[in-house]
Amino acid sequence: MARHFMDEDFLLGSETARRLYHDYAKSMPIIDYHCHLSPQEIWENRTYRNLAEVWLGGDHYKWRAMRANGFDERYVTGDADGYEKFLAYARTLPQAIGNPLYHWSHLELKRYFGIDEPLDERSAPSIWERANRQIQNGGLSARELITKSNVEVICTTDDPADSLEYHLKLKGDAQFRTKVLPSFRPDKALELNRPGFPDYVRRLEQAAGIPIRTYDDLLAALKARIDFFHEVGCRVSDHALDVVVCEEATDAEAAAAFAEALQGRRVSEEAERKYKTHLLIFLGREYAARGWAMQYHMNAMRNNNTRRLAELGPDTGFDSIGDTSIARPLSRLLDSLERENALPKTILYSLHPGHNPIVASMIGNFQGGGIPGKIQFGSAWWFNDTKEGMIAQLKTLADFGLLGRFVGMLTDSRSFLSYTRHEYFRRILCNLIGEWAENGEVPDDPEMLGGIVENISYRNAKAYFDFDSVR
Ligand SMILES: O=C(O)[C@@H](O)[C@H](O)[C@H](O)C(=O)CO
Repeated sequence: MARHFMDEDFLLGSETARRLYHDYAKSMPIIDYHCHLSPQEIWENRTYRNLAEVWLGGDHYKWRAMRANGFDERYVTGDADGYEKFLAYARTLPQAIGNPLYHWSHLELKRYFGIDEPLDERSAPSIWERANRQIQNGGLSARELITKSNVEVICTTDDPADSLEYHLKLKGDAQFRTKVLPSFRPDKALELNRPGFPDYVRRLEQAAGIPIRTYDDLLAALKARIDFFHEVGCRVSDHALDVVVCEEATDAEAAAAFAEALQGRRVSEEAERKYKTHLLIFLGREYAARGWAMQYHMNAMRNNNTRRLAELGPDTGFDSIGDTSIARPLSRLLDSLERENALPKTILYSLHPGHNPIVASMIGNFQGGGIPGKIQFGSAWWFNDTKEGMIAQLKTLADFGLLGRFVGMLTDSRSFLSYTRHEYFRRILCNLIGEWAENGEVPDDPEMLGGIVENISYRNAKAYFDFDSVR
């Protein structure tokens, strides 16, 4: 007989799995060490007029699905009203069975609105009315959603030139117990051939209060911003290495490339590789010196639809998986820092699922420093953040390394409702380990297995990122 749709034992196929989830994983707080939430919206405690605003306002995963279902852009990011957009999504969701959106969306309706029935065109009017009544009655502001989700730490994604104004305001707000910390994401300082690079340098110069005329000035400005971010509570950096490069460079070669780019001139591909390598090594050293973790997000192929990029800008659902090779340049890049004993704690993600064995085997080359799980194979990212993608990442990590030392899940989201992704991950994790126990592949030892589940859900991240050192 079919199970009830997404009941309390959803995804938990054995008694061991159910015990591991309900008795160990479920109650663990959330440490969301990579996301794209707005610190301003958290500070201002944003409220919403309706379900469309909180659900469809910035979620390019849902936008892609609606486009694939044939809806015109006005119903996605355009000027259709909230209900029209919600109805478009309600008509799309049934077509998305098997896609994580189907489970995420229904988990969000369950956990935040107490709505259990499947969303489709038939149930849309009633769900719209019930959810909005709750939104209007209060209790679902940005901070209330975070608190309701038992989130202990949020790491937003921030540019070195950002003022961190709202992180500073939140730092002083003793009423709000969740730590909202910046992450240092210097992509714009690395992408010297991107349009607008000289203007960006001017922005960075203003933020750092250091005139930037030379490459050395740039390094001084970035160092000053790293110090500032650290004071505000930053303990993790993040890089989008859409193409991983490593080409040894002298100081003079990096400086020459920077000088050219500062004048608005494109530099050669070789000069770009050298500049990026030199700067990434500088940054890695600075992160290591401060005990930060460093994240490399590799192989995204962004902004494929240039017409839509011109209309809507980046991060609007027109990215996909890249297939550039990473093994050799990544090995050389990490080794460049390791040679100086300056490799920081590092989390590696590749968007290409075929790279799972490469990443999971790579991390074993650079472990050490007395830090358990110093180098991590990051949680299944973006297009891999699916049930099968998460299982593949967990299994490959277990095949090649220490699953028990994994720092676990992150939302990587722009929506305050996305904390149910941690529940989704924890259910999948408990089901996998439960399956191993049921098959006799691991001892049916609730204390041991439960401890591993709690560690992956929370305790490993708490120890790894050391956010407790932030006051
Ligand atoms: O950090 C990234 O580069 C990606 O996570 C990117 O922001 C993407 O839009 C995303 O949010 C995937 O979940």
